[in-house]
Amino acid sequence: MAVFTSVTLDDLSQWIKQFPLGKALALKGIASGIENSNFFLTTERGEFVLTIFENLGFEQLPFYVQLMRHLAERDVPVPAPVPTHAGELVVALAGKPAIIVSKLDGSSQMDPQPVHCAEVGSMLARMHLAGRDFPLHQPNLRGLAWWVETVPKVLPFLDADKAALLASELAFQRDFAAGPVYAQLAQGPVHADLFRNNVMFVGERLSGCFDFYFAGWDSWLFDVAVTVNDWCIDLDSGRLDQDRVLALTRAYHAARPFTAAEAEAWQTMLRAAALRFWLSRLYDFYCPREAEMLTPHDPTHFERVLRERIAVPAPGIQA
Ligand SMILES: Nc1ncnc2c1ncn2[C@@H]1O[C@H](COP(=O)(O)OP(=O)(O)OP(=O)(O)O)[C@@H](O)[C@H]1O
Ligand SMILES: N[C@@H](CCO)C(=O)O
Repeated sequence: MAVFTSVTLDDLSQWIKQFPLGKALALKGIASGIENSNFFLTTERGEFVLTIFENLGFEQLPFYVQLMRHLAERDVPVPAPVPTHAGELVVALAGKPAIIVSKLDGSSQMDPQPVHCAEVGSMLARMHLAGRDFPLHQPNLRGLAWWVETVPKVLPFLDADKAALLASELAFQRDFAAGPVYAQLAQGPVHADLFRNNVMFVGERLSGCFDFYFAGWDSWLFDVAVTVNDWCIDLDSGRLDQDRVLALTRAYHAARPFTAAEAEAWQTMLRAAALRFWLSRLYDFYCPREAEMLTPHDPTHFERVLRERIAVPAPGIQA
């Protein structure tokens, strides 16, 4: 359970007055997530989610929170941040930045079928298009620059075989990112963490997606690759399921057609997306933070995914 910062209903009684939400009636820590402290918050005005940010500073938050607001205003189903009476979206709680957002209906679909993948692909394309006029700019903080900085920190913990794979994949991705195909990829604000546990469904209808705290500017294709690497795989082997890949990428393409450069970069982007999460999981595993309770994600899962993407070409995407 990710509650790094303890907060009680009593602690909120004064604090909540700055929001137009009435009294806080109930507060319950949420038993998932590894980055932030999350709570379901019931007030006189309804159900909300309170997030206390453990690793992001006040200066970084406007990008995420304004992006959620921007997308919500354009009918992308994401949690809408609740402003205070003074119009602030981010305020201090227990000395850390905190935010209240609307609670989404539904629950995660942890056994997705092609129909769910199509919903995700379509929503992701609409999210990318809706982000085109978003005025704030922040790089993907878990992008290439972070990989370059972080790989040396985890290499000493790895056996020779894993270390060689990590180092060679980083070199491969650096080369690709410096080349002409990468330069042609469309960029914009991307979610960058659109896993099964960050999307809600009511039946087969996607009701919303959340957890924008890894969002940043990156290629749209990277976002598609991150999403496919979670939604369209067999979790035991890391292998792609062709029907789900096609459902997701065709639905995306129908809303925002892929370009020739994207079709060419596809296999490499799937590897980049696997590398990104193998590396962050290695980092969280070997360099953990203090927490009340913490369930680290398994790094070897994304090592398997990366080896699979290197060994077996994915179903292609067409421009
Ligand atoms: N707006 C929302 N509406 C409904 N439930 C939500 C909302 N935001 C978060 N949740 C619930 O809280 C849980 C944890 O949230 P979230 O995934 O954002 O946490 P995190 O610590 O940032 O996680 P992660 O490990 O994915 O980075 C989610 O799995 C979901 O059940
Ligand atoms: N989705 C990430 C966790 C951070 O949100 C992972 O599975 O490693």
